[in-house]
Amino acid sequence: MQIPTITTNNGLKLPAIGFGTYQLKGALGVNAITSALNIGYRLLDTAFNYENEGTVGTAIKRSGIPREQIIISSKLPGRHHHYQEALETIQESLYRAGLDYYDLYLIHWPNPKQGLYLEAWQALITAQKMGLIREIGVSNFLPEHIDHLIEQTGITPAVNQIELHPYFSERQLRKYDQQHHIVTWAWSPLGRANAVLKDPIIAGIAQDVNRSISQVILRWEIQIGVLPIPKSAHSIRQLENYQIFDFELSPAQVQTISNLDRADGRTQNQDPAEYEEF
Ligand SMILES: NC(=O)C1=CN([C@@H]2O[C@H](COP(=O)(O)OP(=O)(O)OC[C@H]3O[C@@H](n4cnc5c(N)ncnc54)[C@H](OP(=O)(O)O)[C@@H]3O)[C@@H](O)[C@H]2O)C=CC1
Ligand SMILES: O=C(O)C(=O)[C@@H](O)[C@H](O)C(=O)CO
Repeated sequence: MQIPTITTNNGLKLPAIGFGTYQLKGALGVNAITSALNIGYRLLDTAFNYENEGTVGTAIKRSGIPREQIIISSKLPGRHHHYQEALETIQESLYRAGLDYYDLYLIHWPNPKQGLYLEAWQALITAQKMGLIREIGVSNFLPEHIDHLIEQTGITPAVNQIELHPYFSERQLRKYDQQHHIVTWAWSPLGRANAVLKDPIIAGIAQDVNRSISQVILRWEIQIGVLPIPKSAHSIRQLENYQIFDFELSPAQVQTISNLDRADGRTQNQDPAEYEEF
């Protein structure tokens, strides 16, 4: 199946859907990620804090797919935002995965109270110049955080990976990202399998288009212009989540799902203005 691509502000082509790897570790994790690659996923999302960069690197090697055909993204944890520590952490991330470079490296959380994300960004800029990472981005950043990075360095993140699903659709932040040519990625795009997977309104649409609820949710994300990175340990669900490019939702169906947005819709109450992760 031909998957559409999205091009970043620096010219990197990303497949329109990626594969999340949080909690996929060890031999079972290698099998799950290899399965996703065999199905066709060519964008893998990991993080230093997931403690599975080695699992990701092993799955890539086992798959036999040429490295340059896969986009691999990892993330810098909050406890290593200091410049020198950040550079060492990126190198450690590469050693763990057995890779020479990451296609993307993101600051995982801004941690505004800690107040070191600009220093972390300067380290990412250096790592990019060193050829350790092709593009640099952020995760869980609010407009004020991104404005600060741009004002201080003149460099705009390629992507902003944020929580996004029908109960939390982040209209304002998406608009900001779009205005700044930043690609929005949706984390927990299936709400981490919470009540959204049983939502009666989405179930009705799924019945109308003869697809599963998960497929309708992921398709809605594609149509509102974001790049979802669903995780599944199971091949059958990986395939289901990937098969969303041969049908379309009507504008009215898209709007109906967008209307499910709620103020308390976050999966885990992690507001980046307050929440800090190390
Ligand atoms: N930047 C950040 O701060 C964050 C980034 N992430 C990234 O986003 C990725 C995806 O988010 P995640 O939190 O994992 O949650 P998802 O929204 O991707 O949901 C994953 C859950 O949904 C289940 N599932 C997957 N597909 C289906 C399906 N078709 N039908 C029914 N159930 C299904 C999975 O179960 P099973 O595995 O058993 O199939 C799992 O329990 C992460 O893996 C990680 O890479 C996530 C959180 C925060
Ligand atoms: O998974 C991630 O990328 C995170 O940042 C975590 O906060 C994750 O959302 C989590 O559930 C930690 O308990």
